[in-house]
Amino acid sequence: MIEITSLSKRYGSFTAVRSLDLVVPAGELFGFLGPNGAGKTTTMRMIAGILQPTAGIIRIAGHDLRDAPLAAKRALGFIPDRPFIYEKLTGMEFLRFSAGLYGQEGPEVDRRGEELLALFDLEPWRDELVESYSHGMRQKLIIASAFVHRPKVIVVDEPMVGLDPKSSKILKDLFREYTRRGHTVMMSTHTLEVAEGMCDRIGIMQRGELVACGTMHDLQQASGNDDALEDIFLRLTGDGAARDLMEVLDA
Ligand SMILES: Nc1ncnc2c1ncn2[C@@H]1O[C@H](COP(=O)(O)OP(=O)(O)OP(=O)(O)O)[C@@H](O)[C@H]1O
Repeated sequence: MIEITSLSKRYGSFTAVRSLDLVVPAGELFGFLGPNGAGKTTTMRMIAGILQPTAGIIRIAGHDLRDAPLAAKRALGFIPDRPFIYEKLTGMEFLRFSAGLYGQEGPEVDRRGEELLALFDLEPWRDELVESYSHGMRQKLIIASAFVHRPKVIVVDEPMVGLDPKSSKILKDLFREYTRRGHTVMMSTHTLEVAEGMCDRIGIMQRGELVACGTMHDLQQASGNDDALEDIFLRLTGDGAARDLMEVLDA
């Protein structure tokens, strides 16, 4: 479970996230949407504990990130949009390293590492240096590394980018199975079909605020008709771009 209360982030005089309240319960796959610059990554980096909030409270699996940062971070797997990865480790070494950051090591970690590498078809590459991996293979290794310490909560920024269709299907199934077991996934995406097809609830950020939040059915009811998510999203976040473009072209 993720509990966010009155969370704000200012960069100088600019407010990137404004007094955000949000609860993502155990067992839920939550889709976090919003146009470029809406504040999604800023929010997720604060949840992951790598960016200090200006104000507000974040609890992960019941642990307050400020008062009990180690317990909160231990409960969390974070998959950033631009991950750092050690080039000079092999795939398996990177997974062992990631588990080690959470104080885990030994045969159990190796067994889970092997399972995760197999799941993403990386087994033949387990002993190859990461520097020889393709973009998609790195992405898959990063995803595997977020699961290796068995977190209760996964926060993932744009997970599908760069994955081939088979790998994105595996990832979708993994998230579904993971939430079915009572864990929590918060996932940002620009792919509205992914959000509509996969997520239990969807939140839409706009200029640092949550302008809509609920099931697809809730969002449709709030919008007053059976619109697709794309129509709801564009209405909430401003759909004047095409009109503006026509004006530019006419000019
Ligand atoms: N370090 C920083 N210093 C100043 N402003 C920042 C910083 N990081 C982000 N911002 C600003 O905060 C706002 C929110 O950015 P953020 O990266 O959270 O958006 P996002 O919703 O993840 O966007 P995208 O979909 O493009 O990834 C943007 O206006 C961005 O320019």
